[in-house]
Amino acid sequence: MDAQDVTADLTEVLCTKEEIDARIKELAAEIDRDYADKDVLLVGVLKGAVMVMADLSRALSSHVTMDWMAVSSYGSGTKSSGVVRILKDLDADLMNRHVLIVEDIIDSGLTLSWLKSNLESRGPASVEICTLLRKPDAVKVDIDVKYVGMDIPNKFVVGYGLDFAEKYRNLDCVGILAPHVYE
Ligand SMILES: O=P(O)(O)OC[C@H]1O[C@H](OP(=O)(O)OP(=O)(O)O)[C@H](O)[C@@H]1O
Ligand code: HPA
Ligand SMILES: [Mg+2]
Repeated sequence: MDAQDVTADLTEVLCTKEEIDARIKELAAEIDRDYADKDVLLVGVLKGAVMVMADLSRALSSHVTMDWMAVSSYGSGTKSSGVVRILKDLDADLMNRHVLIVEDIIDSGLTLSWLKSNLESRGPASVEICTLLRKPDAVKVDIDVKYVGMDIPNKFVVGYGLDFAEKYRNLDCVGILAPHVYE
């Protein structure tokens, strides 16, 4: 089966490949402008942020370094457990660095709220967040996010890095997962 045929499991495509590409280019232009005189360390949050990191980093014109952290709060379900676990820590020392966390989605906000304070405790010069997607109606914590690609409805979505039980990450669009797939 062709990988992209799994769009049959979506009730709606929220962001097409073209829309994602265009928005990522706009975010990259903003980031280039804001960090024009600074060295930025992009911190990608595995595994969901892999696609955003790959496309955003290549859309930037400034030199950046990249590091990765793996945290998990969802396991194999569609609801955050609220408990964030570090599965893989950063290799980089954050002391005096300008850190930009790159994420695929802010849903409850629990992952990023926890991660931002965790990274802030390591002595960086600054910590900001860039997320492709945000669900304003699902956010449970107050969290300051500098770069947001798109606000989306409070529905479980997949594609472009986002999974359900590790599937659908390789879709080139973001869509709402049909409830029959997980109910
Ligand atoms: O705002 P929240 O409710 O905390 O949800 C957002 C987080 O959940 C997902 O990761 P997950 O823990 O499923 O791991 P994954 O990136 O490997 O899919 C997603 O990639 C974000 O990191
Ligand atoms: O809507 C979502 N889809 C996939 N993974 C997620 N992690 C948090 N929210 C979501
Ligand atoms: Mg996930």
